[in-house]
This record gives sequence, C-alpha cells and structure tokens, in this order.
Amino acid sequence: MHGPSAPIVYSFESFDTLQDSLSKFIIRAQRDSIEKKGRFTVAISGGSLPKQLNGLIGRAGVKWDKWHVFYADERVVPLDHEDSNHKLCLDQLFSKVPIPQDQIHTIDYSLADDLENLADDYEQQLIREFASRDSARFPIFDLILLGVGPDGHTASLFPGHELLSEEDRWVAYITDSPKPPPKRITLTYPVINHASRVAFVASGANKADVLKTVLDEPNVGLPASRVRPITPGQVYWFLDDPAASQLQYTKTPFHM
Ligand SMILES: O=C(O)[C@H](O)[C@@H](O)[C@H](O)[C@H](O)COP(=O)(O)O
Repeated sequence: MHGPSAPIVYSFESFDTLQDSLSKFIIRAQRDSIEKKGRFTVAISGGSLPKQLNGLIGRAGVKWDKWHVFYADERVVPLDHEDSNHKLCLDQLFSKVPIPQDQIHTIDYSLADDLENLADDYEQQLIREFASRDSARFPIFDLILLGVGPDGHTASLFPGHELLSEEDRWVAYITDSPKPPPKRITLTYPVINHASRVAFVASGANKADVLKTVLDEPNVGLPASRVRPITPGQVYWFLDDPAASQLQYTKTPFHM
C-alpha cells in the first residue's frame, strides 16, 4: 500500500501566467474525466479562487455542459448575499458560461434554521450525484479547487477545530468560523482526500509565510497540509512567485 504522493508545486511569475496555466490544467483534467466517465465533477471554494477561474471564459475545449459543480465550502447566507460563495462563482464565472443550472449544486437556504438538516441536504445532493456511479465509501471528485487562509485553513477546515478529525460525514457544518461569516458548511477530509486531483491556488506575498509552514513543515499539521489525497489522487499547488518566495520545497516546471 502506497502513501499519498508528495504535493506538486508550480510557481508562476504573474497572475496572468498562473491563470493561463491553471486553465490549461483544468481543461486537461476535464478532458481526461469526460473520456473516462462522460462528465466532470468539480468542487470549488470561495475567497479569491473564483476570480482565478475566469481565465476559462471563452477558452476552446471547455465542455461546460459536462460540468457538475459543488462548493467545497459555503457560507450559510442567502444565495444572492454578498458573502455567498455561490454568488461569487455566479458573478465571476457561471453567469458567463453555458453550464446547465441544475448541474450547479447550491445549499438550500430555506433550511438555514437547522444546520444539521442543511448539511444533510447537501450531502444528499452529493450522494445522488456520486452514489450510483462510484461504489466507493466516499465520492471521488475529478477536481477539488481550494484556497488557503493566513492561518492555514482550507475550505472551512480551521486549525484546532474538531472537524479536522471527522471520518464519516461527507458534508459538515460549523457555527464558529474564525473567518466571517461564522456559519458554514464544508466538505470533510475523507471527501477531499478521495479526490482524483486537488489543486490549491494562492497568490501574493501575504501568503508566503503560511505556505512555508504548510509545505516545508507539514508536520505542524495545518489544515491545508492535511490535504493529501490517497493514491492515485494527487495534490497540486498553483502559486505566484511572491507567494512561493519563502519556500524551500522543490518546485516543478509547468508543462502542458
Ligand atoms: O469561503 C471561504 O472562506 C473559503 O473557501 C476559504 O477557505 C478561502 O478559500 C481561503 O480563506 C482563502 O481565501 P483567499 O483566496 O481569498 O485568500
């Protein structure tokens, strides 16, 4: 039995080259997934990530009708609220591309009074998408796209939080996020670590310190360091040079 593969780290000199390379990477992942399974399952988190994805708009080779999208984490706010990751993705990307609406899976905000129920409902959406196709105990996303916060959190998995040891649930909720807003749902590690590919995207010098800890000192155990998909899954880091400036970790040249 092999352990997880080491993360592959790319660093780019500008936002534009990072965005261009990320687009190529996503299109390659999409092509492979459609060839194998006829669809492309993606989970996306919030923050600066949706903006990095708008390099896909108008690009040849993107088969939007095959995309099935979930949120890696979502804030429990109405879907048209400024804090909603869905609204962010809609504004940045989904309103500009022909992706069928019923293939974008959102939280049911009408359940917001009962977060257990809301998280269960989102988990049921995942089960409906994956269970009949994959017999595995956990869904196998083709791609999960994540960011990293200054404290090393990723998705809504925060340092020291009890959710870091969740082993069963696919989707969990929290009411105490240190990053506002406090109520959120998130995919759990078992789901993230069963993905075929996880790609982190981080840019800017203000990410340099945390990236050093996440990648050079994984034993510290920051939430982003614990993302280690089981083989044959692979984790990739798409960084810009300022974000990667403190790293000892060996970078891989990007060819695609
Ligand atoms: O909705 C959220 O809050 C996120 O999913 C969160 O995990 C985010 O990805 C990181 O905080 C990085 O955010 P930035 O890319 O904006 O730094």
